Amino acid sequence: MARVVEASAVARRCVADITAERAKCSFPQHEVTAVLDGGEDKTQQRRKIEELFLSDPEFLDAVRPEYLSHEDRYANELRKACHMIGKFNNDEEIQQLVGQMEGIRTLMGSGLGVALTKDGNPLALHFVMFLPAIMGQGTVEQQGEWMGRAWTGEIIGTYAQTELGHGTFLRGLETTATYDPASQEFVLHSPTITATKWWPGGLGKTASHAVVMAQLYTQGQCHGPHPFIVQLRHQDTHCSLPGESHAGEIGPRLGMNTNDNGFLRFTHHRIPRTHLLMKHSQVLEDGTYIKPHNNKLAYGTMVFVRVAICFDAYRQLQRAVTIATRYSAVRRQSELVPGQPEPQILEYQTQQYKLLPLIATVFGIHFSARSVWDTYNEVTGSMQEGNLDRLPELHALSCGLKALSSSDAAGGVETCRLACGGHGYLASSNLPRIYTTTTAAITYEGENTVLWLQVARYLIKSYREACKGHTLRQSVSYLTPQPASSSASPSNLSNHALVKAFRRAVSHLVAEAAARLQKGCDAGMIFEHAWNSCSVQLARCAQVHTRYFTCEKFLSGVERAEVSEATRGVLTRLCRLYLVFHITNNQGDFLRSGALSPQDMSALEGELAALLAALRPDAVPLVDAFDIHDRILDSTLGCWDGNVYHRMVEEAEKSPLNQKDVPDAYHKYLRPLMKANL
Ligand SMILES: CCCCCCCC/C=C\CCCCCCCCCCCCCC(=O)SCCNC(=O)CCNC(=O)[C@H](O)C(C)(C)COP(=O)(O)OP(=O)(O)OC[C@H]1O[C@@H](n2cnc3c(N)ncnc32)[C@H](O)[C@@H]1OP(=O)(O)O
Ligand SMILES: Cc1cc2nc3c(=O)[nH]c(=O)nc-3n(C[C@H](O)[C@H](O)[C@H](O)COP(=O)(O)OP(=O)(O)OC[C@H]3O[C@@H](n4cnc5c(N)ncnc54)[C@H](O)[C@@H]3O)c2cc1C
Repeated sequence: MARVVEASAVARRCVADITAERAKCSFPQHEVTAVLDGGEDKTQQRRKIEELFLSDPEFLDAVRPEYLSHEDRYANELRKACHMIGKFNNDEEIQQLVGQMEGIRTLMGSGLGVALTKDGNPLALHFVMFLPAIMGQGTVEQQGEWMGRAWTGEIIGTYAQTELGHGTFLRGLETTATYDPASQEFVLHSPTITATKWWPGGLGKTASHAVVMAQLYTQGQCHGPHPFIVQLRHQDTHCSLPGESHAGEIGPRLGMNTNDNGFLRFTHHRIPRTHLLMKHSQVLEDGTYIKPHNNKLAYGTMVFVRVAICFDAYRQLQRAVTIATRYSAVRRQSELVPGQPEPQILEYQTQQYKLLPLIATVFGIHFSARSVWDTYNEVTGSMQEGNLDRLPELHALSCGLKALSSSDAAGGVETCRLACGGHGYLASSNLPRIYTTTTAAITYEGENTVLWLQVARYLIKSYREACKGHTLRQSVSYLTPQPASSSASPSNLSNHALVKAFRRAVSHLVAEAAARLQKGCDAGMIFEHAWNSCSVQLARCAQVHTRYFTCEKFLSGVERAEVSEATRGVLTRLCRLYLVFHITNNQGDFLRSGALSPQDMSALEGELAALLAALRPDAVPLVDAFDIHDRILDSTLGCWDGNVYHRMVEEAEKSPLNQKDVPDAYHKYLRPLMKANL
């Protein structure tokens, strides 16, 4: 009895701590929620959808996925993913709320979708890549043939590009698709073991079809990687098609273990000519090849997914920082002043330094991902009318923001885990799963270093254009030839001045890299070797340029937001923290270019401390404004009510090992050892 009283006293204290945090809120939270959702009506709509799904008992898990076998985990997540589609297809209210076609994809990729299927959704690739590939790469007739069946789930697809031997280097793919005019078929073949497709999500056991990227051969000539629709499994039995193609699952991964990532080999597998997705390039019946306007159009699906990944990174970081911030308000540890009660760990400045910049990062990714999404729609819209001028800019923007948001989010989630001390290492905190999911995005859809170098390529090209006096595209228009170094101008440290300092720092970095590159070439190196010899510096240029982009979008997003002065106040403080945090962390870039002086840096470091203190009271209210349902957080440490310790103990009691006092393994293994010498 005494223990129960003591336990509920602890619960009361935790609840009181978090309640007191909420009383400190300096802004109307619903306004911040609406900014993030895109309007108050969208907030209401999202909440309604969440209610409709979360109240459905089919989405409950009988036990934590960690306790299930590999096969049972897959089956459980597949069950929920299929139920999600079934519910969408059969419920008009949900369809109206989510929005017909785009809806199910957005639903699958939303915080809700990600939370319902916990460790990877076996149908994710179907919605995120297979359908967009048909839409973006197929002719109207091809869309007519496959889209309807794919939307309803009659066929399930994946995107099979990466091979055992090549992921990054697309031109190095080995799978061949050779046109046979006699039968009007393509023959797909994996000539070596390294040509085996390896990694595609859902390919293991779920997908009946795939968009396969293969080297197109016709009339004896290779035309590079092209997308083909390939049926992998029998429509009725779901068995692999005998002999010609062989698919399977690649085994356990660091995370996302219910995505059934798979392998696939072809042995002279025949498909009709019309299964080449022919929107951009065609093969006629006689084998004549019609070239696309731009041979990178075949890579279009990846551009879309890179933008989508930014939104996923934003959501994963939101979840992690909500968990860590709420926990930091409830957790008390050590003594700030000897003899005084243990403070909430959120009182420690170092803890604030871990968490508050991450809360700001959520907004930074949000505003910049929205901007890139708008650019994506504008550019793809004008591409429909044959204008491909802005494709390189879109490619650079999407590569840069995918790399920045995935690395910020993965690093941020790990910081949140560390911020929760030992308890952050528990599966029940949900931080390990959020981490393994988020860190995967650094690798997939273009490994980040490789993407940074794509951005650098665009920056150097643009810089060279600027040196010739040409006008540049908007996102790089600030790149101008720089004086070697000049002293900083008298300090104006307003937000706009800091964004301008970023521009100057990047211009300087790019100018230096371009000069070093040129020096290598002048010394007789071929361009590619000179490039490789500067590539650490080039990747750095890309990172700082993309950071500048997020700073600029964050600031303009806050200035444009239709909110009260109180909300603008807190958002402006967050934006300021984001700017000051990244500048003080990368002082060399600003000092070297003369964009800021050492005195400016001291002033900004002082301001950083003041910003942490000013934002500290709003920490819990800000993460509350992310408005993430407890079921979506799925964390013993991050629940709304702050009742952390009870939940942890309750979860531990559920461990299968705790269902018997003495486990069978004791009798089998431990007892013989312990009694061996008796
Ligand atoms: C308001 C809010 C609404 C938001 C709604 C959003 C929708 C959200 C919906 C759902 C959200 C769900 C989110 C869930 C996400 C997570 C789910 C899990 C998904 C997991 C998916 C993983 C899938 C994969 O990994 S698929 C495989 C991906 N593979 C790669 O990315 C390979 C990387 N390699 C490459 O891209 C290329 O090889 C390269 C770029 C490295 C080089 O290519 P190359 O060698 O062929 O190039 P070249 O050297 O010949 O030429 C370079 C030249 O080409 C230009 N280029 C290259 N690529 C492109 C391109 N894509 N587009 C345009 N131009 C391109 C390049 O710039 C060079 O140009 P130059 O002019 O400089 O020569
Ligand atoms: C969870 C997950 C899901 C995936 N899902 C899919 C899917 O659905 N469909 C699909 O087709 N693929 C998928 N992939 C594969 C993924 O797209 C590739 O792994 C990714 O593109 C990286 O390619 P790689 O594995 O060949 O790495 P590598 O290119 O071998 O990279 C290894 C190292 O070499 C470096 N490197 C390589 N090339 C260069 C270069 N040019 N310059 C400088 N450094 C370089 C990289 O930076 C990296 O450090 C998935 C991967 C993962 C992890």
